[in-house]
Formats: sequence, structure tokens, C-alpha cells
Amino acid sequence: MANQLFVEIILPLALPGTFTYHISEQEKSQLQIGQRVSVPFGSKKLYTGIIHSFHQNKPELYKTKGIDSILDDYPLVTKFQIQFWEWMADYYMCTLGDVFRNAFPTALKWESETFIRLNDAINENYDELSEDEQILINSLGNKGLISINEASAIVNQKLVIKIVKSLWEKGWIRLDEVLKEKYSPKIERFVKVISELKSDGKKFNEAINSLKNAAKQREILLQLIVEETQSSKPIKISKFLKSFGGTHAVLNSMASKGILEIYELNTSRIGEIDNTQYEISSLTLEQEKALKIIENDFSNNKPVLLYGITSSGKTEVYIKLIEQKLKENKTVLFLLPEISLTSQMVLRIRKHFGETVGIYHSKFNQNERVELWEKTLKGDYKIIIGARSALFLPFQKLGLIIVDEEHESAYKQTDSKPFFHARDMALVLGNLFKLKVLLGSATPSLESFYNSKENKYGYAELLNRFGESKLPKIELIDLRKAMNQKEITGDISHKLRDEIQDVLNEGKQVIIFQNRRGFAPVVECMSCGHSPYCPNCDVPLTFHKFSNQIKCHYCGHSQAKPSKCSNCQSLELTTKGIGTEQIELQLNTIFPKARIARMDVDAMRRKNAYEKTIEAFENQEIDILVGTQMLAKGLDFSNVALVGVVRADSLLNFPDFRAHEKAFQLLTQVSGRAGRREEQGKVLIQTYNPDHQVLQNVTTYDYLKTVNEILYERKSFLYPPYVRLIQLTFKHIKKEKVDKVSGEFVKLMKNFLDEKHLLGPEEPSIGRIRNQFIRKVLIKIPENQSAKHIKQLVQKSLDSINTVQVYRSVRIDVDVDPH
Ligand SMILES: Nc1ncnc2c1ncn2[C@@H]1O[C@H](COP(=O)(O)OP(=O)(O)OP(=O)(O)O)[C@@H](O)[C@H]1O
Ligand SMILES: [Zn+2]
Repeated sequence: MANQLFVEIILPLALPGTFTYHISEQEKSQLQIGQRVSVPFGSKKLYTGIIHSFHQNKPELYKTKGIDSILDDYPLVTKFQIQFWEWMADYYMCTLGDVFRNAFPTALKWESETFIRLNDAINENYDELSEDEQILINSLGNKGLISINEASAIVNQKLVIKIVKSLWEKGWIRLDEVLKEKYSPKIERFVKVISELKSDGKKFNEAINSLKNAAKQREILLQLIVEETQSSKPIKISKFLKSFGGTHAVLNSMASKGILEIYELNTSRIGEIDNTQYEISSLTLEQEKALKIIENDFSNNKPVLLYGITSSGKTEVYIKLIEQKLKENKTVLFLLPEISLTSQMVLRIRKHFGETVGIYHSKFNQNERVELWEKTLKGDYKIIIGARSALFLPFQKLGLIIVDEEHESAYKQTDSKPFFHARDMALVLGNLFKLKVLLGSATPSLESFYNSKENKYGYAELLNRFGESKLPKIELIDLRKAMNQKEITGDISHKLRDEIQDVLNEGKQVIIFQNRRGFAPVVECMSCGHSPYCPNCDVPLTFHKFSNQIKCHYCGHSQAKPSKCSNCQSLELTTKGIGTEQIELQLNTIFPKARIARMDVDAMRRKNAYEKTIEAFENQEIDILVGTQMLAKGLDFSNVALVGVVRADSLLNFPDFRAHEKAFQLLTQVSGRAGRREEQGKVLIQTYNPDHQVLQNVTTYDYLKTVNEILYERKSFLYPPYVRLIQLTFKHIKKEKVDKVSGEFVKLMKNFLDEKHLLGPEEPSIGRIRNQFIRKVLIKIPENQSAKHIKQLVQKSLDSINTVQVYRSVRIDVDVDPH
């Protein structure tokens, strides 16, 4: 008898390793590594898996099953990807299945628990369906929603995933996904002259005559005709009115007379309409020098950190590098923090590279994800711009990864496994597959700075802003002094108030930053000091004045604001602390005529609220924008003369070893929103600690001093980049249980680590969230030991805990390199 053939298959399970199935000679001839198959698992479950490898070693301990069906003729996953997934699972201490589940689009990995429903637009072509497909469609018509598991009782179980896949590809069914708000690129309003007027002289004369008594309208018409002749680019209304004068009302009136047409356009499509591919700028001397350094380090196979202050032209350097890679017939991955994807960056890249640019956004639905996956696999895109998940696409001929704003904590995945950091994984990809990796930031993370100092990465810098633009002037306002001298109203010092007034008088705009949302973080009884707490979490409830509710920011619990203290029945309740709502109200009182808007998650819940607010602010329909760090990132407004920070102190006092680093980055980034054009902007930071070293360094833009000071602290107290961390989080609804299990774990680890390297179990500052008690253990990997070894010890201890039945219900998350 010939040797039996086996395959190892990757399944989306939280179990270690791959799974063995037998295959026939004939199946073998149809299969390649990376191909999709559907397989049975356990007694009832069905999964889509990926072929990992082939062999002839019959497992000794159990009887293998065969595969149900082969889903495609070709691999959907490259060998490189499998290698990368394995690396990740190993490094982040999770299973290969955890990585697969996260990396692969849901609509390509049907399994028992997947729910499907009929597509809204019913396809007429019923006859194109096979008999099995028709049966499934009919029962979906009756039941509305079924799981693959239920479907497998209706049609041939072995074929069910294949049938579902085929129906999905033909557009008959869809995944029952929580409908995501669709990614909607910025919509702008444009104007053009009705084309008949331009081609038909008679009509034109009529129009001009009809405007005899409207000189301004006539001027506008003529000006528009001039602009349209000069360029084929669509004319943006906001821009036109600003440079030429006139109002929206005038344009609307001309449109209603049939002279003009006002239309909306998705600005990301402008590249298509106006077919010019813009020239790539020639670099300044400083930029040229940075480029040379980068190229040189690349040729020595080093990743490079590009430190460039805001507006120094990092993006121009990226664009040059992209151009070069494309010439070498390589593709490029450009990573951005999620929120910047709605910004000008995408447009800027498209302007130069047009249709060869693919975009990957987490708001994409499953259809869009699958399309992007397949197009990337086929090599249809030369450049992919995306958030952290874009790392998982099946790239062809990838040559360069750019990680913009590399310091952003949004690159770390924290909501589901694997808890990976996209910047670090870009570096790993670079290492595994010999790619070039460029990290860029105006405030690089300490890790990257340190690595470049240690010569692990190359280092290039841009220390001057492009052109005439100057960095804004930053001043600190001493809140204690303002209080003592009664130079403050509410939380706005008179200095800040007066500067805002001056800026408003000049017709310029203001951004006010406050890190907490809501009205006040705490409601307190004035007689007994009691504060209402969340019933599910150990945090006081935040007061939201507009909805008159108190809410938990951790679990979403909300209730009406009580009128009396639940402890002593006193009617005298006060609030402590300040949130964005309160600042907005205070500003409304001080500047009753100003148009004030708020940007925080509460205000941005409505569909497209974020895009709309940004657009309104850009069009100067808002004078003062109040918000949380949402408004600190990646935004480029031309008319902002002043940025105010209400209270910098909460940023500095955060219980996190990265607090100072993050405070510096955030304040520098917020400041960077001011004065981004010719005129120098101003930044006023209110604080109770004007002598704080970090704040002092912010005012002088002293990045190097800041990192050196923080690095010194990190070294003394054993934190990254000097040691690597592993954090374990234990969660359970019973307090005794988390205490017990986390205690046991620490006891086991004490055999290997001293108390300097093993911290906890500790109750975090919020000890209970969603009714789950939380304990944390922090492991600092000693410098003289390998991370791999420590991870093995951690795994061994976890395995040993897992052997105790009653401990198993405690959820334990392992986070390698926590943030
Ligand atoms: N060599 C150049 N030629 C023409 N324009 C340039 C050049 N370098 C920079 N600029 C312009 O200067 C402005 C700032 O440059 P850019 O946005 O690339 O800076 P950045 O370092 O990426 O800034 P940030 O960190 O704030 O995003 C842009 O409008 C850009 O087009
Ligand atoms: Zn809560």
C-alpha cells in the first residue's frame, strides 16, 4: 500500500498548532500550501482552514479525518504570510489560529458559527444555481437568518461551506455582520458654469443680460469662466469664495437661475477626474540629505527612523522613496494610524500615484475587505495605504514599508488577539523578508529613538519647517497664580480668555484641548462626600450635563443624575473635575457671539459627524473647536492662530510608565495644529505645575532633552527600552478567584524571577470593569535572559494552572510589550 498522505491545516481556533487530516492522491494533486479547504472538527463543527504543509507521518494517537471540500483552485494565502503568522503567534504567545482569525477576512473563512442571510437585492437568475444552492436559498427565504451549522442539516454537510461560498460569490447571500458605518471619504461642494452657456453664445449673452443689475453675480460668472479655461480642475466652492469673495447665498441664487451648477464630489476621486498626475516636488537640501542617509542605511539592510519636526516635509521624502521603489517594480505598504486615513494624506499620495493606490480602512465591510485581499494577491496595487491590519494583506513583491507617526499608540492592537504592535511587526516583516522599513515621526517613540541611538536602526532628521512657516510659540499659564490673583473665570484664565478674544477679533480660529469628556468626572455630596459609582465597575460615574445623566466610560452604564445623595439624602451635590462639555459651556458664556463646537466621542456618535465637523471648521463656520485628543492628530487647518490646553496636569499624572512620553507627544502634536501657514501661531498651556520638566521641554520643543531625561528614568526603574515587558491580566466575577489564580501564578514564577522582575499581583487603579475583578502581573524580562526562555516559563506556569479544573474559568490574557 502506498504511503498515506496527510496535510497540516491552520484553523481559527485558540488551540496551539496545526491540525492533521488525511487526503487522497487526487486531492493532493489539487492542493497547494496556502489554499482554502473546509474541514470537520470535533463532532459537530465545520471550519474553513488553510493548508500549512504536507507529510506522510500518520499520527499515532488518534484517527484522522478527511477534508470536506477544496474551496479554491489557487492559494489565497502566500507562504510568506504563513511564516509571518507563525512568527507572530510565537512572539505574542497566542495560537496560530488566533492570528489566522484576526488576519483573514471573515467572509473568506466560513465556519459553523457564521450566520448568513439573503442579500437585499435579490438576484433574478435562479436557474444559474445548483440544486443544493437552490435548496439553501429557499430555506433562507423562509427563515431569514441561519448559521452554517443549521445549513449543514439542510444540504450535503461535506459541501455546505463550498455552497455558501459559491452563493456569496454570486451575490445571493451576505454575512450577518454588524453593519459598519461605511468609510466615506470627504465630500466637498464644487461649482461650475452650466456648459450650454459656454458653448452657445446666445445663451451666454442672455445670462449676462439677466445679471445686469447684479454686478457681483456677473463678476462671479466671468471669474468662473476664466478659472475653468485655465484649468480642468473642479472648482471648490470654499476656496473660490475665499479667494474671490461672495457668499454661498449668491452662488445658490445663480444656480437657481440656471447659470451655475453646484455639485458634490468625493475628494478622493479628484485624481480620477482631473487626470493629471502631479509632479513630485524636488527636495530641499535638508530633505535631500535625509534621503541620502535613508538610502545608504537601506542598502546596509537597516530600518531607518526619520525624525522630522511638524511640517518639515517628511511626506515629501516618503513620496520620493515610494517613487523609487515603484521604479524597481516593487510595491509599497504605507501604514497610518486609523484616524489619519480620513485626512489629506491619502489624497496626497493618490495625487502622485493615482489608481495604483489601494486603501485599507477598518470601516470597510466584508465585501470590500475581500476585494482588497484579492486585488492585493493579484498584484493590482502598487501601493497600499492602511491602518495596522493592512499588514496582513497578501502582498506581492513588497519592497518598502513606511510607518508614519510611528509613535502612535493606535498601532498597538488591544481589543483582540494577537495584541500586536504594527510598527514592530513592520520591522519583523522587514527582517524576515529583507524589506526596507522607514519609521517617521515628529515625536518618535522612545523605543525607536533608542534603537537608532544604539545603531540598530539608521537615523535621519529634518530640523526645519519647509518654507517660511515657523513653529508656534508655546507659553505656560500658572493656574495656581491665576487663582490667587483672581485672574480666572471658571477654568479659563484671563490671559487665555484675552488671547482668544484677540484671535477671534482678527477672524482667526481657536482650538481648545481638554483630555476628559463629559461635564465632570465626579459627582460629590457636599455633606458626606459620597460619590455615585458604576454598579459594574470600580469608577465614579461621569456627569454629562447635556443628557443630564451620569455615565460609566468603561462599560457604558448610564442613569439619570440623582437629585439627592443616595447615602445621606442631602440635596447638595457638587461636581469635581472638568470635561469638554463644561469647557464648551464656559466658553459659550465668555464668548456668547462665537460659534463653538465640540469634538469628542460623545459629539461624534452621529454618522459622519467627525468629517462634518472637520469640514465646517475648515470652512470657518466654527470659531472655537473644543475637544479631546481626537483633534490633536493629523489635522491640517490653515486658519488656526491659537491652541489652548485647559489643564495639562492630568496628562502628566496618569498612572502609566509612558505618561511623560505620551504627554510630551500629545502636547507637541496639539501645538502643531497652530500656525501651519505663514503666520506664526501661539499655544497656551494652563497648568498647576509650570515647573514640570516635561512641560518646560514642550515649550522649547526640546525633543532630544525630553527623551534623554525619560530614558534615564526608564533605565533606573527597569522599563522599556531597557527591559521588555510581559503583562498578564486575570479576570473573573469572583474576587477570591482572581486573587487565588493570580497569586498562584506569581508563586510559580517566583521560582525563576526576583521581585525586581516580577511585580504583582496588583489591583489596577480600576479594579473591576463590567463586573469582572481584575488583577495584573508585570514581568520584566531580565537583560541577561532570553525573552524566549522567559516566555516558555510563563507558558509552563499557565499550563500548570490550567490543570486545576476550578482555575480554568479565570480569563488570563498575556500581553507581550504592553502599552
Ligand atoms: N520639497 C518641497 N517642495 C515643495 N513643497 C514642500 C516640500 N517639502 C515640503 N513641502 C510642503 O510643506 C508642507 C509641509 O510638508 P509635509 O506635510 O510633507 O511635512 P510633514 O513633515 O509630513 O508634516 P507633519 O508631521 O505635520 O505631517 C506641505 O504643504 C508640503 O507640500
Ligand atoms: Zn461601568
